[in-house]
Amino acid sequence: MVDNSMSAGTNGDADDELPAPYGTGPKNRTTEEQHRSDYGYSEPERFSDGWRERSTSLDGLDPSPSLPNAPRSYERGPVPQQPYVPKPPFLPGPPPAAPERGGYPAGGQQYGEQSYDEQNRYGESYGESSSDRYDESPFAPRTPYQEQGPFRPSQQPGGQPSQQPGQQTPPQQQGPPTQAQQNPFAPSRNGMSGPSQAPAQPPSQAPSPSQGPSQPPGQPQARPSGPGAGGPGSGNPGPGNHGPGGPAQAGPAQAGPPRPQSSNGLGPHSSSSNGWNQPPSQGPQQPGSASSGLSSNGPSNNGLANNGLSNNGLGNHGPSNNGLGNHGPSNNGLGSGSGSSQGPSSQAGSPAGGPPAARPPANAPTGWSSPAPAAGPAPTSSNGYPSDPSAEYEGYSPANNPAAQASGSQPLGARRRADVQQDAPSQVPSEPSSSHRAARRAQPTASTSSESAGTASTPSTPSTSSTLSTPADGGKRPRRYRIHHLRDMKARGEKWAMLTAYDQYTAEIFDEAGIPVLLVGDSAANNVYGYESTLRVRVDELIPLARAVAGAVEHALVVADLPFGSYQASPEQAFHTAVRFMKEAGVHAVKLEGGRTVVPAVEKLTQAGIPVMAHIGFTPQSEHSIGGYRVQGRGDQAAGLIDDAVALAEAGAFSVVLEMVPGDVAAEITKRIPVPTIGIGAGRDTDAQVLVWQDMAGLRSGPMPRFVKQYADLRGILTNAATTYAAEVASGAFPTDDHTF
Ligand SMILES: Nc1nc(=O)c2c([nH]1)NC[C@@H]1CN(c3ccc(C(=O)N[C@@H](CCC(=O)O)C(=O)O)cc3)CN21
Ligand SMILES: CC(C)C(=O)C(=O)O
Ligand SMILES: [Mg+2]
Repeated sequence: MVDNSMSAGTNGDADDELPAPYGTGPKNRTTEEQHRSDYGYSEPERFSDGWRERSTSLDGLDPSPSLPNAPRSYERGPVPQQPYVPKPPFLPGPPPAAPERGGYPAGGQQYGEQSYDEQNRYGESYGESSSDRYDESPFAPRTPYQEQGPFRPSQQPGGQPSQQPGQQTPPQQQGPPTQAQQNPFAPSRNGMSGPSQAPAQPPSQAPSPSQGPSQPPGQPQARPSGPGAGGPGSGNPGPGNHGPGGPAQAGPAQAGPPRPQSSNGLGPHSSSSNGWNQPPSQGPQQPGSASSGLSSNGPSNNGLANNGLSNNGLGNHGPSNNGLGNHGPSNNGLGSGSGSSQGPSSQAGSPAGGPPAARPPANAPTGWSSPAPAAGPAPTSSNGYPSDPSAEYEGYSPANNPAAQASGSQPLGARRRADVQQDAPSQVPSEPSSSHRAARRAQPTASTSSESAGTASTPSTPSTSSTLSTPADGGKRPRRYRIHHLRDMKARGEKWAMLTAYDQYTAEIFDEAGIPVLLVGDSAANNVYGYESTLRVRVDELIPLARAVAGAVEHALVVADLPFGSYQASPEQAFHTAVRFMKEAGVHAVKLEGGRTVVPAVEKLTQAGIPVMAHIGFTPQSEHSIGGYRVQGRGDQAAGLIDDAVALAEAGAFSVVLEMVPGDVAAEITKRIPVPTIGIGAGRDTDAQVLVWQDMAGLRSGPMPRFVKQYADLRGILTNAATTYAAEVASGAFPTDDHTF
């Protein structure tokens, strides 16, 4: 009953919900008790024993990464370390409760800041610890060190610069006006993608079996890790892994080995992927290439017209990808190659594939380097929430805060729609699921891609997949995924996939593809802003992204990561930050890292009606205290990790992310807690899987963590598109009369 989260017990079908009300209200949100009962740890006994025999008792150190010295056993007791004093629900923190008033402004402090002292301010002082270990920072700017973090840009040639963070959206140019008619971007395009079908395949399949194997030797093979990673990974195992993976990867996935549930796509997970990029360099070579066809191209290929869209990449990519030329379906990425393709693709990894030339190396993918600090420093306060406690922890806040503005005025979603409408030609054909959305998309996107594509006709990229493909959920998705749907899926043994999303279009695409949960991760730090570490991203930088994602989806449950320093100080600080994400961005839930130490915060949020996704195992925000990017929960740490998971579930977390946790430990946790476990490098037995989308789709270059599987080669596609476009402009092949008014 009450607990809306669990929503009325129904099964969640799409329509099981009531119209949504008027507002808000924490409608009887969950109460702790309920949670507990709901979660029904029916089998109490289970908890007792430790991981494989061991009992929960403490013996030693605390496995919890986030809690280095905490006592290892949870025993349901309050968490040590934080001075959290249980208080009546909804009351502000220990401190004087200020008037809550809707706004937090004044109250800023109220939320407990006080509680933290200066010392704590910056959250747990993870000490200096590793300061030095750069090597371990995957995102670090690639310096001379060879090592590249997994996420570092690879040096390889291939990498084109391609997208910088902001880029995605860029293209607006298209003449807005004109298009209208034909509406270039109109749905069709989307749909256009003729390739559609191909795409349809959700990732998983795509890869043809072959591939795996196929990978040519030289190829990058999966994970680059070895090498690159090295740096970071260093400690890690890195290397090893892949090996197999490489190959396996793709191919494998589908191929023969039935990985368990394909559904997640992950299935195969490990293996393969990784490596892809790495070798980008090779990319060029297109082994498999065939597919692509691109090659051909020269300018000619432009073919744009065709757009091929198709390509997703993987497989072909190389030139081919460009797709254009081929367009057709052929490539569709994955599929295309399907079989064969992959092989190539992988390598392809390298972007370019095709036109080598193009790829200038550069690449550093994204701005890894130092991103502008700025990134918009939105001043914290600005958000209108002056006193925002989180501000203190986040450091500066410069002045202007764009974000604030944005957020401020318009209601979520409103802005975008309005814009769209304006620009958007009325005619956008409707799409099945979201017409208005289609309209929106048509426009902008279109332009974007279209351009490259050249012809009006098809803009490839965009919608491709979406439209065509069958949603991962087979079309049965609920109108809106709620946390109870996730629990129901766990109960039914249905695995699901989560992806990160940081912008409108990807959010739309993933939503249409049937991804039930989208995470606006703090990984935006290295995947959007170009920081070398997730520690750098601020609340004011993440909120605008979260707003874009939340406003773009119709079905997905949108979760936002609470950035480092924005919740560790106290439950009140966590509450304040979470509320900002919900009010200013419209997300449906928040995620925070940590084990038992954050139990008080989880309880606080849950009691306030804010769904919380927990995250344990390797927690990037604790990178320095953990000592690098490494697997957590091995050996003696397993028991503590299990205790963390149990404690978090009991505190009300609606799901728990398990990052880089041994597969058997993740399987155990999955059995022990009633809420869904979402793995990333945690094996195939978790209830769900999550990947950073740029890793999954091959947008970024550089070594990848072992747990990544690449399902497309967007980097190669964009590289080819940009290269071809530039070549045509240079040669005069574009624009033609068709593009002239
Ligand atoms: N693009 C991207 N993908 C991610 O998965 C990701 C981000 N960014 N940013 C935030 C965190 C950081 N994550 C990371 C970063 C590096 C490794 C890594 O270096 N893994 C190595 C070593 C593993 C080990 O020590 O066993 C690997 O080979 O997997 C893993 C996860 C996961 N998250
Ligand atoms: C990797 C996922 C779980 C995450 O936390 C992020 O993307 O920030
Ligand atoms: Mg994160």
